[in-house]
Amino acid sequence: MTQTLPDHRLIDGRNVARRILAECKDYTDEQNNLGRLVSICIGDVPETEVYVRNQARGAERAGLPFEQVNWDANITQDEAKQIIQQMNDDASILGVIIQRPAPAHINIRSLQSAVHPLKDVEGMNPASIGNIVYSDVALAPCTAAASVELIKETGLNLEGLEVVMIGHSEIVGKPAAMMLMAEGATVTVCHHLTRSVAMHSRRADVVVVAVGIAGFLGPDMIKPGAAVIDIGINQITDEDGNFKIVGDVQTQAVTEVAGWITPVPGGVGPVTVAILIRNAIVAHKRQVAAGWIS
Ligand SMILES: NC(=O)C1=CN([C@@H]2O[C@H](COP(=O)(O)OP(=O)(O)OC[C@H]3O[C@@H](n4cnc5c(N)ncnc54)[C@H](OP(=O)(O)O)[C@@H]3O)[C@@H](O)[C@H]2O)C=CC1
Ligand SMILES: Nc1nc(=O)c2c([nH]1)NC[C@@H]1CN(c3ccc(C(=O)N[C@@H](CCC(=O)O)C(=O)O)cc3)C=[N+]21
Repeated sequence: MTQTLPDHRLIDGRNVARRILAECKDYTDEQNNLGRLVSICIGDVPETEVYVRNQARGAERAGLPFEQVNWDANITQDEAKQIIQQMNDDASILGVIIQRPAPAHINIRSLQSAVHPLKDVEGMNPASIGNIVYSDVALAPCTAAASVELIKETGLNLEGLEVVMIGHSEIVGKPAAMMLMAEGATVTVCHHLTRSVAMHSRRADVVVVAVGIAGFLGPDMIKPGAAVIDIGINQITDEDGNFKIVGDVQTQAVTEVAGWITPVPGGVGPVTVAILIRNAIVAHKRQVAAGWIS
């Protein structure tokens, strides 16, 4: 009988998530009367479904009360802002996350700014995101923090590491680049105007990809032995007509060249969820320290 050995090049995000959620559970076990994490979706956005479903599961595993809130796509900016302000004042609510994307008439940046920094579990309020510049990364955007966590999982020393970040969105690429700098890495950021992404990515020790294009990163774009962190979550239809989630990396081909790689699913996604829950715990500690709750 042949035995299938695990592929040690694959970084198991589910395992990392389990560890983080277990730490959160140790904390929640010691608390009584924890407020709930409120997760808001505006309109019907298929991209956020998996995320919110996994948030509910993660919260349950960590012993954190959770509430999913769906706002009608026609909600006005004023109404949305008012509800957020009420949530800021509601002691039974520990933290708030607003899913992206939102309908075109909603100014999502303004809404994220309305979430009080002490309840901003996603770290997307400009005050929270600004702290990253000061290397204060305790409440950072979840996916960016997940990428750093997964690079650490390889055992590579981040100090002096050459990291190429492909994608510079405000929610992923930019905060990830800042956080990697805070860890001592040398960071190059590529985007759609970069003349040759491959020229940069080929000399990196670690390539982090968040562009939202299935199969974007191929095996000829990395240095042999490099670590590849695949942030992309793209829904495609496979040969049998079934929906399937794939990343931005040609996982099978790149695994033959890489030293480490995060799979999709089972890589960055579960860790993003776990960090959101950990951020809620950080928010709780800060609210206690600020005298908001006891
Ligand atoms: N795993 C997780 O937890 C999460 C996953 N995601 C996934 O990550 C991916 C990216 O998300 P997000 O950052 O929000 O997406 P955005 O669309 O906001 O950003 C994509 C980035 O990729 C850049 N880009 C686009 N085309 C190219 C190209 N040909 N070469 C180089 N750079 C390019 C864009 O540059 P420019 O701005 O210059 O056009 C932009 O900076 C998506 O698949 C999303 O679903 C997102 C959040 C969380
Ligand atoms: N404000 C905001 N912040 C976000 O971080 C954000 C967002 N809006 N909008 C949508 C995207 C997408 N996203 C995902 C996170 C985890 C999984 C996830 O858990 N994925 C599992 C899927 C497993 C399964 O299929 O159940 C995995 O990759 O293994 C998916 C998608 C966060 N996003």
